[in-house]
Amino acid sequence: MLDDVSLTLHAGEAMLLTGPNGAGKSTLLRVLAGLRRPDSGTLLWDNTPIQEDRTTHAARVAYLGHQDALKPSLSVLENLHLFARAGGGSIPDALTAVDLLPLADLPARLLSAGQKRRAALARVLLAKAPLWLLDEPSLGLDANAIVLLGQAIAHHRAQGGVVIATTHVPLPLDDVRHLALPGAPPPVDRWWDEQGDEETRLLQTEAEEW
Ligand SMILES: Nc1ncnc2c1ncn2[C@@H]1O[C@H](COP(=O)(O)OP(=O)(O)OP(=O)(O)O)[C@@H](O)[C@H]1O
Repeated sequence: MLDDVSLTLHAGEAMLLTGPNGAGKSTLLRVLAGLRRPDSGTLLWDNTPIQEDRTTHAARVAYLGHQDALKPSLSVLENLHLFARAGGGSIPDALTAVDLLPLADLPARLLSAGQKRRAALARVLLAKAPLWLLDEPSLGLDANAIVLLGQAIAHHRAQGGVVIATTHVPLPLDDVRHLALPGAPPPVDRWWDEQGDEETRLLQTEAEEW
């Protein structure tokens, strides 16, 4: 299902994974996150296989899956507290970055789909992890939130962070590399240049077994 994939990214770089449904984008992302063991091949971080220290790798990754994985009975704020890490970012800053601060005290079950996605992105931001692995991060986001997403990614990259994201739609990213998995259409062109470029960020982690 997913063979002969090879990629290298350096600090500050971003890559979009494109391809048709079932091409293996999410699978690749989960392998990169250390959530799934590859059948063959090696994933290196600074020339060291991640399998040698999966705990360390987990700490350097902020993974956004398809599921927003919020606890429905907890408020947005409480959900973020659950994911706060030592050395992580500020919760108010993360919520502000996705324009969710006014809803901080609302139970997550009452959020709209796009608001849930924003909350999940706030968790990504909060992690302050160098490697962001984002599976269709724009899913459910409105135009303003997609601009915020682009700003967050740009800010992260400016600080030396790396971003790998799957997508079926154009994302507002400058100087981004593309990896089209087999059967994929050509990479989409950027169409977002004229949008604003205020500052922001994002992030989340999803705990799973190999
Ligand atoms: N645990 C598994 N066992 C067997 N097949 C699997 C497993 N997980 C995923 N697959 C299959 O692997 C293929 C790739 O799935 P994946 O979710 O990575 O695709 P994708 O490119 O992200 O698709 P989409 O664009 O729909 O999100 C699919 O055909 C899927 O059914």
